[in-house]
Amino acid sequence: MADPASGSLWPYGALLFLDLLLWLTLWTSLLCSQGVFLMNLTWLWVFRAFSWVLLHTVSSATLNKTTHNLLKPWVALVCFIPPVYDMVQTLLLRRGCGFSPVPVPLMVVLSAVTGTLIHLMWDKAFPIKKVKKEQEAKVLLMRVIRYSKPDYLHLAAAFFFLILAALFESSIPYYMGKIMDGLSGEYKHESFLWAIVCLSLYSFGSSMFTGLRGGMFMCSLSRLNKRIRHMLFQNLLKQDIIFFEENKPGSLTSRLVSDTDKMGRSVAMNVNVFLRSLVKTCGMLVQMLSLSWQLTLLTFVEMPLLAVLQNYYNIHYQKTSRELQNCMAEIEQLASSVIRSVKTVRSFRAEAQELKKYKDALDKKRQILKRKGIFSAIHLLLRRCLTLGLRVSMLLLSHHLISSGQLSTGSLLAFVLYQKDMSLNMRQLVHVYGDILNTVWSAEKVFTLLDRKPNMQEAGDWVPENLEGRITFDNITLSYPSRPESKALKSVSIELSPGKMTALVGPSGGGKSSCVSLLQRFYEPQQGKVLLDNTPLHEYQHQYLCRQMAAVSQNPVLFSGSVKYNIAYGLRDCDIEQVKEAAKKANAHDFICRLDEGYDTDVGESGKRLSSGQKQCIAIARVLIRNPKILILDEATSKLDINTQHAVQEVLSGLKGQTLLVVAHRLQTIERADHIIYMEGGMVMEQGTHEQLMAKRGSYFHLREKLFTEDSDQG
Ligand SMILES: Nc1ncnc2c1ncn2[C@@H]1O[C@H](COP(=O)(O)OP(=O)(O)OP(=O)(O)O)[C@@H](O)[C@H]1O
Repeated sequence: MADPASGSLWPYGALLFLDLLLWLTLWTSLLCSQGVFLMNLTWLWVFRAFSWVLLHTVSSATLNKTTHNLLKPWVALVCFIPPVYDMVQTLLLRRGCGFSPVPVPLMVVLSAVTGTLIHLMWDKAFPIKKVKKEQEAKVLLMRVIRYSKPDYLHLAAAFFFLILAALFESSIPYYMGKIMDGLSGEYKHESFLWAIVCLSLYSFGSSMFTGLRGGMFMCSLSRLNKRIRHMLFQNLLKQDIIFFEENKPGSLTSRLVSDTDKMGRSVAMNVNVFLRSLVKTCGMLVQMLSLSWQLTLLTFVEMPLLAVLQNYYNIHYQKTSRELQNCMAEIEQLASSVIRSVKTVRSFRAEAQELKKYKDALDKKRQILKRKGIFSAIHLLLRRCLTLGLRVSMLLLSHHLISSGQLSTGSLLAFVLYQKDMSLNMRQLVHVYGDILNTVWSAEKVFTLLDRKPNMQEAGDWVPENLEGRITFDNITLSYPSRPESKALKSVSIELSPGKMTALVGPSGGGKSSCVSLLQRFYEPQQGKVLLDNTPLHEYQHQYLCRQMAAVSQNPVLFSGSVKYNIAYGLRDCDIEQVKEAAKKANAHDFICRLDEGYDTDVGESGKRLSSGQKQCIAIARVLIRNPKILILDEATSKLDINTQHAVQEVLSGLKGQTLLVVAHRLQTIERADHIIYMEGGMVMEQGTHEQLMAKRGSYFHLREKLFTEDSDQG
């Protein structure tokens, strides 16, 4: 079967023909039963549901998947307009008509025409090209809706109020028409009063339900936002360090704040407006049809024509806007580059040349603006002419209907009010549908982040009772993901003995910090293993490892809060005495006492109110209070004066049973280390005690000599 997307309409025709056969069968059986069997609303629903299943099955069996998907909403429209129409008529006007007890042929044709027109208009507003993108957006939207599952009660209440509000609202013009009739025709006090009472009640009900609907939607929106942000932040915290290196903090926080917000809005706000407009449109359509089907048909001729016109205009508008943006960027860039390099321009006497370039760019912009203006004027003119033409036809038709007694003046007023609202609603429907699909793309960004699994091997659950603290780097090779071609560590094999102080030294870029990063499991080596007491690091439970191993870096991060809070960071039961003891060991107690509020002094954001050395002391106290089995100091005392460094080193080297790894540039601070490893170019060049390495007169000796000469020169 041909594809409507390619312009052929015959799948529509074939399915309509099949539907007509179904109606004919119904008419025949009603005729044959001679009034014994008559339809009511329930039977009409059953009949149309059966028709829908049949048409749907035939469509899916005979048409290709794209065409079938394209026709699905149309089939549903054609099948369900009749029972919906009759149901709303019964609810609003307390009388069923059109399709039951005996379906009127004209109504059947009209429902098929209306369904097809709505579908075609929809198709025009959202061309086939977008279908694939739309499908993906719909999948995303469904996922957002699934995340709203815990708010189903709130949402159900919101939808209930929404339907009530929309139905009440769509009844208001009807009663305004009734009031008008009461005023213009023969005055009937009772019916006039009744119309006023109904109008007031419907207005009051509509305002009340609108408020309730809005409140419920806002409530479910804030609950969804909270849930998504919590899940997202939880997953963010699980990610590996490479992820944070690849993604800028700004883009991650924007995901967390604005994208989650937009995503929530796509459901709560837009779906709210979309459904409200949809329900109102259906309600008003029924009212309009009951007032005058002829005028309704004329109204619906206008809409697809306007949609086609708008579509052409939008395509051109977007193209011109893009051109204009590029041109403006060019003008801006031209001016700023000349202003920035005005000395060069002047020295080459190029002012006239630059002025001409600027003038040409301005001319180009003027041309684009002129084109845009003309196009917009033509569009406006055509739109106005079209609307005017149809308005005139409508007035002529109204005159005919009123003079032939088929329509009252009040009904005409009600119809005009409906019509005005209807076009606004239709525009809103199209706009909001587009907006839902646009905002739902922010959900894609959020979901990508939510679904991301860290690239690191998952931590195991090994929690040994006793930990000796022996660390072995077994033939480690490491390349950073951002620079896979260069090796930061090349077949490194070293051992850190428990209860001993090991120092890593060597020139910049030698690979010292890379060893520390591997110990902290920030990265995974491509080759080899890091073992703790002969068990690979990743087999240990994450929390256990964090308790047993602590590190202080060159630029430690402090959090906004008191000194005490920062030292006891992450510990639950920790009293001030323990905090003070750790601060004393880290040589921080004296300066903390000199602060305005002592241990309660706020260190400011990222510890900005403290000097770099003070921050290092607090960071050292923060790890000492934990009494970890393995302590890593990566240039952790580099910002301290030499006396403080020695004092801290004294304390650290006195720690019993602790594996201590020190990374240092200043070789004086590590002379007392039990074992010194000299690294260069990602390889271990030498290792031994200070005396052994000095006696060897190799790289360590030369580096020490060099640094010593530099220090004396500076002195
Ligand atoms: N995050 C990273 N991404 C890519 N390459 C990195 C990264 N960190 C370090 N490197 C590279 O790995 C090599 C070893 O760096 P590392 O920081 O381990 O050296 P280092 O001996 O600690 O140097 P320094 O004494 O200057 O701190 C260097 O060539 C460096 O450029």
